[in-house]
Amino acid sequence: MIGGAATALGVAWRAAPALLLGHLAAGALTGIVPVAAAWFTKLVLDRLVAGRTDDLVWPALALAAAGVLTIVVVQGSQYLSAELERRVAMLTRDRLYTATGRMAGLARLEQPAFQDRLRMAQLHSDSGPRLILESIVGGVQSLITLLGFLGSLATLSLVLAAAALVAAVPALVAEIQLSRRRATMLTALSPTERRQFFYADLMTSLDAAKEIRLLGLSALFRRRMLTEFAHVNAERRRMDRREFGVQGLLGILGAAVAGAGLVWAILAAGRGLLTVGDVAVFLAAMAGTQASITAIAGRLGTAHNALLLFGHYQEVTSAEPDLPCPPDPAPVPTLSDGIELRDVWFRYSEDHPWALRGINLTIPFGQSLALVGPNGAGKSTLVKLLCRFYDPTLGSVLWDGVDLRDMPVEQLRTRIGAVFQDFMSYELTAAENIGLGDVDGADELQPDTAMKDRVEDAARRAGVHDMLTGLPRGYDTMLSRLFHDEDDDTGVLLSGGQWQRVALARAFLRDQRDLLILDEPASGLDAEAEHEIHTRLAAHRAGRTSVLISHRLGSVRDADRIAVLVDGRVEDLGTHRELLGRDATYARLFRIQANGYAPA
Ligand SMILES: Nc1ncnc2c1ncn2[C@@H]1O[C@H](COP(=O)(O)OP(=O)(O)OP(=O)(O)O)[C@@H](O)[C@H]1O
Repeated sequence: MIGGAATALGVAWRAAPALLLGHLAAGALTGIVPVAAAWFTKLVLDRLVAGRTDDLVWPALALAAAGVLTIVVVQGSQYLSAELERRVAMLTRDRLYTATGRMAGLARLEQPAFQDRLRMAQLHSDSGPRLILESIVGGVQSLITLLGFLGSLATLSLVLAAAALVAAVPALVAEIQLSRRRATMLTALSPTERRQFFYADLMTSLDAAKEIRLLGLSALFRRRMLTEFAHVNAERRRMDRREFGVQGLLGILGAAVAGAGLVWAILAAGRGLLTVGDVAVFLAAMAGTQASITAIAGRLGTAHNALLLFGHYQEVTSAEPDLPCPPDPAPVPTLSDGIELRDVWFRYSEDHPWALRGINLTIPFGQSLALVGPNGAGKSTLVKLLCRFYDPTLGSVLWDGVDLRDMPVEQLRTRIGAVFQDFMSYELTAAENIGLGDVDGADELQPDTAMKDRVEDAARRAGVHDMLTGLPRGYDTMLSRLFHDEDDDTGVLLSGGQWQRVALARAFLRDQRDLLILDEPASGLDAEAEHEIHTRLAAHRAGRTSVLISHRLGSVRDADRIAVLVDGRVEDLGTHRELLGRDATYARLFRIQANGYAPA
């Protein structure tokens, strides 16, 4: 808890130290002014009643100045708070997304519990520090007011000052309990809220629009979303009712103490024990004490709740790397021997079945390996291990004899070019969609001529250059209709096959890499285009180390070696000719496909 508050203060200090100090000072000043105003009011009233009209000027002026000061400080404080919030949000977001960028593997991102934590971290990365800071500043302010008014009350009646203080204890305890329950509730509701957002997104998603309309799924998903929403609402309602009951009771207790004090003060003034000014101070002090105590309890509750939720952000940003790396990793050597999978076993988690079962396979330098086999055989899993998106559960993947686990993963990835089965279509321009294939670290895409030439060359090789130059703005056309520019041009949508060529061009941009991975690179292309692309790819792969996955066996026949994966094992390995001669899975699949093209 204290660590969380220290982190939030630390972030604010890093983001804007002067603003933080200014904000704290403004809070303290705002806390003093009401107490000072009450005492100036007492002076004015007592002197008026005593007929000391000559001594009225400076207390009256001080009273007026206190009013002006309050306005100035409150306004200034609001500005400081807003600016501080903006700067803190910039820093916390930067840290959060730097931390997610550090997660080099995929396993953690696939864990539902981590997704929930990430969602909470995203939701509360801005609001967490803001609420904690507001609570600290507001708490300091209320505490100063409280101490001032308690001191004032004590000068008039020690018993009442003590009663006001004791009446505050249940409020403080209750607020902390309530905030703990609220934070626990929000965390428990996170999976439900995630499902609710999932259904809501689905109903407005462009990708899902066709199926949802054709299959008439809108009503079903709306109902499911509302069911989740109703569950969230019911939990929140239960919490609100509990808060309403507890806070109502505590309010009544506070009002009873204040009422008793009021009766005492009026009776005491009637007996001449208090002056009119004393009564004014007493009334202000009683109201101020109550208000400050309520404010402190509320702030404590808010801070406690915000700290619990901010804990998710802290956990995400301070998480250990998901792929361990030795302290002094060996640099990734330029591939010269090849890559070897040595008795690799892999499952996605302990609850999942084995996806790879004892794979022994080498990809010699400069050779092409094709992976074929039925759906779910483990082909994509194998290439994900080559990119070190996961570490093998048992066994190892060796790059020129060095275990991938002993190398800096970012360096390894710069040596690999890939087109994945589920490649990305970025809502960016055509040039950017291809240029992303070779971005140097955190640099912006280079808009220079050399890069432009490379992008066009890659597009030419992927057979998409003519199509892209024919777009309304050529390579600068947005490949999206979700964003529009100043001229209200909404961009264009490409077909599936055209997107696949753009993805290929993106991979070609980094074709000087040591290893080229092509996972179903032409599955969305028409027959002619597929043939053309595979011919280009075959030429491109010649003499390079590459791994190609394809269900079209005609396109892998040129590979130096073909591995047939079945149920996570290498069932067979050889050239096209060798495998055909063995009359096993490969030959059977090849015949089925060939028969499909044979004249009737
Ligand atoms: N991220 C994941 N989490 C859990 N299981 C997974 C994940 N990805 C794949 N699997 C499982 O691992 C097994 C192998 O899947 P993989 O995608 O490697 O098969 P594949 O041979 O590439 O199949 P396809 O030809 O259909 O692309 C399958 O049983 C699949 O359900």
